[in-house]
Amino acid sequence: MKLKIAVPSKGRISNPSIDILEKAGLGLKDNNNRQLISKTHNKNIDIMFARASDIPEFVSDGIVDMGISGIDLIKESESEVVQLLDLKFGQTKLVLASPEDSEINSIDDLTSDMVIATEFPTLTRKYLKNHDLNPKIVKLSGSTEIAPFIGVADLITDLTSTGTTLKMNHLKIIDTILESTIVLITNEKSLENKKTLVEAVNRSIKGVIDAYGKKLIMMNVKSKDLDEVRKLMPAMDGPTISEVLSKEKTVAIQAVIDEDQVFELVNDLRNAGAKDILVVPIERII
Ligand SMILES: Nc1ncnc2c1ncn2[C@@H]1O[C@H](COP(=O)(O)OP(=O)(O)OP(=O)(O)O)[C@@H](O)[C@H]1O
Ligand SMILES: O=P(O)(O)OC[C@H]1O[C@H](OP(=O)(O)OP(=O)(O)O)[C@H](O)[C@@H]1O
Ligand SMILES: [Mg+2]
Repeated sequence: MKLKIAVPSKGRISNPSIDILEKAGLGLKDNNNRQLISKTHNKNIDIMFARASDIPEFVSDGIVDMGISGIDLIKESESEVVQLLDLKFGQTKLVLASPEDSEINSIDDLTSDMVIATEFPTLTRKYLKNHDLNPKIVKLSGSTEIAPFIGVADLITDLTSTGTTLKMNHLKIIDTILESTIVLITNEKSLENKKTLVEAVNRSIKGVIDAYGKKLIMMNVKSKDLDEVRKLMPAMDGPTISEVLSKEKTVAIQAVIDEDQVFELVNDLRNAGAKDILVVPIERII
């Protein structure tokens, strides 16, 4: 039985999604121009390209078994999906914002005769309903930030990550409605009927995420310097120590370390007598 994974065809999350799949051993095969359906390096797994906003529904309807999309798009479409894994990119939040010079500074300043522009009408309506508000909502499909200045709306809800777009458009954040990130999803049926494959994909992709920010460090150390070198090694995994066939008693050490420790550690290790130090990227940790 084949497994289909839906992957965003364009937009900001398309390339990072394909990149993760490649690192997980599920790179595209025989597909240079991104046909709608592509084979992968595993003969039982195909990729289907679709818009990020359509993927939650494709997964919940069982058109595909798994997919990559944002929590914002899943919640907005009210799709019934099973979230497997946070893919640790596309971090953003959906916020309520008003013009910098307006007197609307908190949710308490909102009234039901105000107009709100958004790409996320469902999430926005739900949020407002929780605050006993029922303003008019205008659905836009992009560039929402301009709405207050062209007279389309009093306020907006939109995604923000760096805050640059809000600032450029002289808008201030009033409240956060939702925090979002990109996730790997599946549906109950595929989880049941294609359990082994779904779990294998999940595990492989988790391995890629777990390897983020990690490096493999390898070095040779004369036995006389071993104690000194060992003291410097972080306590996390290992280190693995094996014997090197050489005239003077020498061992090879390898360990997984955090990327931000590399610079300092390499210098300290050299001073402690380590030689032939290699720092190697890690694709997956399973
Ligand atoms: N500024 C942002 N920073 C981080 N993630 C974002 C940002 N804007 C949107 N996202 C996330 O990216 C996903 C949207 O994917 P989409 O395919 O719509 O990308 P896009 O680049 O916005 O494309 P489009 O040009 O169609 O708007 C959503 O899940 C959303 O949460
Ligand atoms: O806080 P920032 O880092 O400035 O990012 C926020 C912007 O990013 C998204 O827009 P996108 O680039 O997807 O364009 P769109 O509005 O046309 O979807 C979002 O809709 C904001 O406009
Ligand atoms: Mg967008």
